[in-house]
Parts: sequence; C-alpha cells; structure tokens
Amino acid sequence: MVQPTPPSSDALHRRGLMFIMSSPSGAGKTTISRMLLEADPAIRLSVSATTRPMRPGEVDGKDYHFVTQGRFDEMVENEEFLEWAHVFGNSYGTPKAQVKAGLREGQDFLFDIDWQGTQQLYQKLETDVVRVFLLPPSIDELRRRLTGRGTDSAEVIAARMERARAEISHWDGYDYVVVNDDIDECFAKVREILHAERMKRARQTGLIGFVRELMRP
Ligand SMILES: Nc1ncnc2c1ncn2[C@@H]1O[C@H](COP(=O)(O)OP(=O)(O)OP(=O)(O)O)[C@@H](O)[C@H]1O
Ligand SMILES: Nc1nc2c(ncn2[C@@H]2O[C@H](COP(=O)(O)O)[C@@H](O)[C@H]2O)c(=O)[nH]1
Repeated sequence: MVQPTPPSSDALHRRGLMFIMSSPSGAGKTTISRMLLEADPAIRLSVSATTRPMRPGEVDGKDYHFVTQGRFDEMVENEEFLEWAHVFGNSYGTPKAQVKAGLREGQDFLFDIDWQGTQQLYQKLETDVVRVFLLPPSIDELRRRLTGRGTDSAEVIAARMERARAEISHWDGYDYVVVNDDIDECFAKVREILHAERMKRARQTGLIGFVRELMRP
C-alpha cells in the first residue's frame, strides 16, 4: 500500500499571513520588527509609503518609500494602497502590489502600522490578519525611549507623547497584547505568536489532501 507523504514545508502548503504590530510611538515595534526580520527569513517587511522626512539611518525603499504629498495623493487616487492613514501629521500607506501576490504564494508579511491601518486591513482580509499590540512598561519609560532614540525634535516627541494614551485605548482591537519591558522576553513572545499562528489548522490548507489520505479506509 502506498503511504501518504507528509508535506515537507508548511510554507508551500498555506497562504501567507499578515502579521501586524502596533503600539504607541516609541514602545518598540520597529526594534522588535527588525529582530524578527533578522531571525526569520520567511517573513518580509511590508514597506510603507510615507510623507514624513527620513530619519538619520533610514534607507529609502528599505524602511519606507519616502514620497511627496503629491505622489502620496496620486497613489490614493489610483487605489494603490491596501490601507492608508494620517498619523502625527504625515501620511502613511501600505502599497497593494507587493503584498497581494506574495500572500497567494505563501509569503508572510510583517506590518508596522497604526490602529487605523490595522482596522482597514482586518476589514478587508480578516482571515489573513494577526494583530499584535505592544505596550510600554510605563508612560515614563515610553518618554525615555522616545527621547533616548534621538531621532525626533522635542516638539515631535511632545506630540507623540500627547497621542500615546489615545493610541493605547485601541489595545482591545488586537488579538495579542505584549508588554515590551525586557526586549528579549518581548521578542521571544512575539516569535511564539508567529509560530503558533502559522500552525493554525485554517491556514494549513495544503494539509487537506494529506489528512484525506490518512483517513482513507
Ligand atoms: N525593551 C526595551 N527596552 C529599552 N529600550 C527599548 C526597548 N525596546 C525598544 N527600545 C528603544 O526604544 C526606542 C524606541 O523604539 P522603536 O523605534 O522600536 O519604537 P516604535 O514603537 O517603532 O516607535 P515609532 O512608532 O515612533 O516608530 C529605541 O531607541 C529602542 O532602541
Ligand atoms: N496606517 C499606517 N500606519 C503606519 C504605516 N507605516 C507606519 N505607520 C505608523 O505610523 C506611526 C509613526 O511611524 P514613524 O515611523 O514615523 O515613527 C507608527 O505608529 C507606525 O506604526 C502605514 O503604512 N499605515
């Protein structure tokens, strides 16, 4: 009797997922995202377009696609975004092209986006979406992190701190909430979430044939 062969790689047998990380500004989602991208070559960053000025150390096309407001508006007009929002006085959006085709091919994507974008993606692609919200251990520590990052002016930091409580109020729109106190612990938890979500039965559509074979009398 021919034995059914177990699928060798889950990436070949499921649709990609959209792993979203949000938090108040400065809580650490960019840091955790970078760690995840380095540790896990199977997930790719969805590179957003933004009208905000580039920070020192950022690379156009890698961290963001830095565009003018005119170009951004044109992209909105041409329906080139999966979602977009105004955040802290700038425009940010997720270009459709890279993500849609990738998901079909089983590519997982990481999104560093705010709660408005998360809601839009969830409304459009609910079953593909995993929503993770990071909290800072305290408001004082959040301020320390924003200041210590050294990338923003005092005005920008004040504006982001001003919005922090409002951002945190959206925590209940997420599937998972993790406090980013110790960075390594937080990263380990985020990785566990990603691993478990990849294993969900509903995502492993490629297993159906294998299970049918196993159950054949
Ligand atoms: N667990 C942690 N302990 C101490 N410092 C941290 C921790 N996590 C991140 N940081 C530091 O806090 C600062 C802000 O982190 P990061 O830029 O990742 O935040 P963010 O949530 O992506 O902010 P934004 O939304 O503004 O992009 C960085 O200098 C980072 O090195
Ligand atoms: N809705 C979206 N929000 C986004 C996107 N890209 C980033 N962001 C969020 O904006 C703030 C500020 O980011 P920063 O890099 O200027 O500090 C932060 O909350 C990001 O998560 C996007 O494409 N759509």
